[in-house]
Amino acid sequence: MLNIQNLSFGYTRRKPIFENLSLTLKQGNIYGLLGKNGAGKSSLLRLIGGLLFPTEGSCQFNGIATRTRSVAVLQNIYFLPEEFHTPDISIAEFVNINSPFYPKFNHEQFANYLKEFQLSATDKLSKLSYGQKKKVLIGFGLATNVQLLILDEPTNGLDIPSKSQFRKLIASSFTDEQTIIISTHQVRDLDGLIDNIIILDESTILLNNSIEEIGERLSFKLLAGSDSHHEAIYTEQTLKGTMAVMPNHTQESTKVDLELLFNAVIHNRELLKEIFYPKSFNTQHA
Ligand SMILES: Nc1ncnc2c1ncn2[C@@H]1O[C@H](COP(=O)(O)OP(=O)(O)OP(=O)(O)O)[C@@H](O)[C@H]1O
Repeated sequence: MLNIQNLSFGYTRRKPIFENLSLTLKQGNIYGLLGKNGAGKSSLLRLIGGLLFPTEGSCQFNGIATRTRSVAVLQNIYFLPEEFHTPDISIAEFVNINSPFYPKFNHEQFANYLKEFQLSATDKLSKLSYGQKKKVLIGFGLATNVQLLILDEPTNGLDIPSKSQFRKLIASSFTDEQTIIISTHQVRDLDGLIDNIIILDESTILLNNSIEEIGERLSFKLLAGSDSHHEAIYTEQTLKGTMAVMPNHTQESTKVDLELLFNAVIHNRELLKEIFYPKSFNTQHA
């Protein structure tokens, strides 16, 4: 559904952020986009949403370049930016003005989200807290029923109960016709929600794999005193002991720890590439 091919982009000519980046997002998946500060996550999401234009290459949604900002594209994409401005109007007025742009907008669904978030349609947006405004925009986004939801740091600013509410709402409203891409630093907020991980570092996609594939190739465990560390791709000392990411030679099933995975990929790029993309590694290094 979304196809990025050989995309290059930079805010200035002298400092490119992406060069020749390629990425495909498939329908029916929820992607978690991870990367360090300044890695380019928000820029990539803005390119996907047609808010920034590639200097080279293309970003196509259902075969149409998002930079064209055509109706067919815009009515099927909802973008929640990390920073946003809300006008000085009520939630009901906001919905009346913006919902006509989305043909599949469901008013009843939105009313249920408001109830869930304990907000009222008569509330003025300007009088809400940052977290409450964000809840309105998340609820609005889900009620649009668009094919592609782009959420930039959606749980940032939400309190603890709202983070689990967020996961619950996404899980219950998500359909197989949709794709969601969520960028975050709060990986624990996405636990159990995302089914694919994209790791972006130094303008490159280091990993784009399903949680299932990651679990098949890597195991995540607390090492016992007698366990050898020599095979570990990455280790981290915790209060419980040494947590390790190891190659999964024995097809054992362990829970993918997103924070450990991220650190392992960043610290051991070449080895991870060899584990996940052995063919391209061998060709590149032949
Ligand atoms: N409007 C802009 N003009 C010029 N440079 C920018 C602009 N926005 C971002 N950048 C630069 O582009 C790079 C990528 O920024 P971006 O915001 O996409 O990263 P990010 O991964 O979302 O970071 P964070 O996790 O801190 O939000 C950074 O080096 C940043 O300084």
